[in-house]
Amino acid sequence: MGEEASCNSVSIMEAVASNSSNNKPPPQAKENGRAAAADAVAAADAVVAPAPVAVVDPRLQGISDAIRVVPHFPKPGIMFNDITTLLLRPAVFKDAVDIFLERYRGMAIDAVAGIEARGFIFGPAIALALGAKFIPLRKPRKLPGEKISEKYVLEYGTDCLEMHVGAIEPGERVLIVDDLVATGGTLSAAIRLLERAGGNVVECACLIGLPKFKDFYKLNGKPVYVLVESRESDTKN
Ligand SMILES: O=P(O)(O)OC[C@H]1O[C@H](OP(=O)(O)OP(=O)(O)O)[C@H](O)[C@@H]1O
Ligand SMILES: Nc1ncnc2[nH]cnc12
Repeated sequence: MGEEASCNSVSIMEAVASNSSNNKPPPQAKENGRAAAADAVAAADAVVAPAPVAVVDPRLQGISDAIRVVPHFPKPGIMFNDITTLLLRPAVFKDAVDIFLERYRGMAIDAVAGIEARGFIFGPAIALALGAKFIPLRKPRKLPGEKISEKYVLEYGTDCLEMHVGAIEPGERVLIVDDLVATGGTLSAAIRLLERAGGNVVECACLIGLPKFKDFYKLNGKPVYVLVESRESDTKN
C-alpha cells in the first residue's frame, strides 16, 4: 500500500453514511409508479449537491507513519499494528489525542470508556481534556467489585470484557476508545456492556482500522471514528 493511501481524510463511517443516505431515491418510489419523479429529484440532487471535497489533515500521515507493522505477531498471518512506536514520538501522540479532542469537544461527553489494554493509553488523556470520567473496560478477573461481563470473538481467539456496576449512570453520554478496530468484536462487546448499564454510546473512536473490515464500521448501530487505515507492510520502523 502506498503511504498516501494509508490515511483517511475523514472517518470511514462518515463516508459510508454519506454513500447510503440522500443520494438515491428510496426504492419504494419506483415500485409505486413515481419512478420518473424520483429520477428527476435524483438528477436535481446530482446537479446542486456539492462535490465531496477530501480535506486531508496532514497530521494523519504522521500518525500512520509512526505505527509499526509487525508481520506474523502474535501468530502467523497477523500483521500486527504496533502503536508503541507512535508513543515514542510525543508530538505525534499529541496529534492523535488532539484530533479526537477536536471532534468530541462540544459533544457533551460524560464518560470515556477505554478498552484494556491499549484503550487505556489514549482514553484517559481524552477524558481529562474533556472533563469526563474515565471507565476502564477490563479483561476478566481484574476488577475487584461487582461487575458485568460480555464475551466476544477476536481475529486471533476469544476474550471477555468486564465493567464495574455503577461506573455509568443511566443516560450518560459515553465515548468508547481503543487503539484499533479489526473485526469489531471488542468494540461490540464494549457497546453491549455500556448499553446494558444504561449508558448512551455516542461513538467509538480508534486510531487504526483494518481496511478489510471497513464496510463494517457501524457497530450495533453506533458510528466508529477511525483516524488511519492500518498499513499491511512496514518500511519505516
Ligand atoms: O476489532 P477486534 O477484532 O475485536 O480487535 C481489536 C482489539 O484487539 C486488540 O486488543 P487485544 O485483544 O489484542 O488485547 P490487548 O490490547 O490486551 O493486547 C486491540 O487493541 C483491540 O482491543
Ligand atoms: N492486526 C492487529 N494489530 C494490532 N492489534 C490487533 N488486534 C486485532 N488485530 C490486530
